[in-house]
Amino acid sequence: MATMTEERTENKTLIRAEHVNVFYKDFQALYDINLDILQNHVTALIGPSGCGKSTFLRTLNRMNDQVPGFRAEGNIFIGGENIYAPKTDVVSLRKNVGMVFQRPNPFPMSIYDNVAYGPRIHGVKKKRVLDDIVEKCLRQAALWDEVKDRLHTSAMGLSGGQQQRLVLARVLAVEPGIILMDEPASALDPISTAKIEELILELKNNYTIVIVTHNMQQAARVSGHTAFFLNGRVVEYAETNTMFTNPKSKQTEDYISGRFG
Ligand SMILES: Nc1ncnc2c1ncn2[C@@H]1O[C@H](COP(=O)(O)OP(=O)(O)OP(=O)(O)O)[C@@H](O)[C@H]1O
Repeated sequence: MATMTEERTENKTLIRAEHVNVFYKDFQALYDINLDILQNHVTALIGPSGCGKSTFLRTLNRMNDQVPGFRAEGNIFIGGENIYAPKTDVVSLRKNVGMVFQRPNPFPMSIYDNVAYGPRIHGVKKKRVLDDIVEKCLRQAALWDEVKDRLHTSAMGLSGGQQQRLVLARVLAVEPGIILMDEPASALDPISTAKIEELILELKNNYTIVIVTHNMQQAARVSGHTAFFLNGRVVEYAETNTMFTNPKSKQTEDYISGRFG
């Protein structure tokens, strides 16, 4: 499983989806998805509502396992390990593959405790060590200066944009190699959105990021590669610049130029 300590290698595949089909009971949500996602890279998933972007994202840390009727076929390899193999430890998978959702979901506890939550679960007890983790992660999430004087107040008192950065700090605190983001800025104002985008660009030096977005400009600003999903299939997967300037498929062109979706 990939960790932050692995050497950075340009254009190395970290996540490989092979012939992935996903079903919710009788409904097939994904058809034969084959994607290689690069390490230390931002990959955007775009496409109209209901085309399967979130479903695919959630297969990458098995978030859909608990959904009644969910079934996945095919293989997803992360760092060479098949995450759907019976021996996979789902808890350690989710530690390595963190997730940020559309709506900020801080826990109803202090700012400090939100960030310390994961490390505590994984056995870190010493206050000094926790203090260091909390500061480091809040700094990485560009939130430290705004909250350093009120670490022990409720996270629920933060603005939406601050809450989303806190959630990111909470994810970073367990040292994932991969961060999945499902429309992380769509509930935020433009300034908070810009902060999240800046963070994504900084974080890609040390993390592999997969982001679902409805915002074409956002995909263009933050991602190196983009996959265009339509009706449960990947229609096109290419370098973002290439896809946005010279899409191969007419369907991609229609979508990115706003003709549908
Ligand atoms: N828990 C579920 N049970 C049954 N069907 C589901 C479930 N989750 C998603 N689906 C269906 O799977 C298809 C893909 O949904 P998904 O949420 O992955 O699409 P999406 O591209 O992320 O959409 P959006 O952009 O609106 O979030 C849709 O038809 C949706 O109705």
